[in-house]
Amino acid sequence: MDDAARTELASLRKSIDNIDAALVHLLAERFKCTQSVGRLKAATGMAPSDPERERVQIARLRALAEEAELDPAFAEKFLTFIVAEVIHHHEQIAGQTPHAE
Ligand SMILES: C=C(O[C@@H]1C=C(C(=O)O)C=C[C@H]1O)C(=O)O
Repeated sequence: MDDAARTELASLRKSIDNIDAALVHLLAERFKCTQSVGRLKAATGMAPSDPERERVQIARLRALAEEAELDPAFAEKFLTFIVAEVIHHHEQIAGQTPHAE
């Protein structure tokens, strides 16, 4: 690898590191919100998952991905992965919370 390529690789990796840091911060904020949703659902006796909400989110994210030239199938897979973790958290919260009814 020549010097120019080495410099370009280092610069691209710096941007990748910044983007990865932003993703971690965004995910942390998202999980703070979903934890609050989980507590609200558990306290009011709502089900941990909401398939209709997920359907709307997937359709929206797929459209946004297409606009942004990101593979929509990847966007859906990514959201589905995150939502599965959120639902798992909600089930745990529900198991520890007495229902308000
Ligand atoms: C956060 C919620 O709970 C679940 C998790 C979702 C998410 O992570 O976006 C969406 C729907 C629900 O299955 C919600 O109902 O809004």
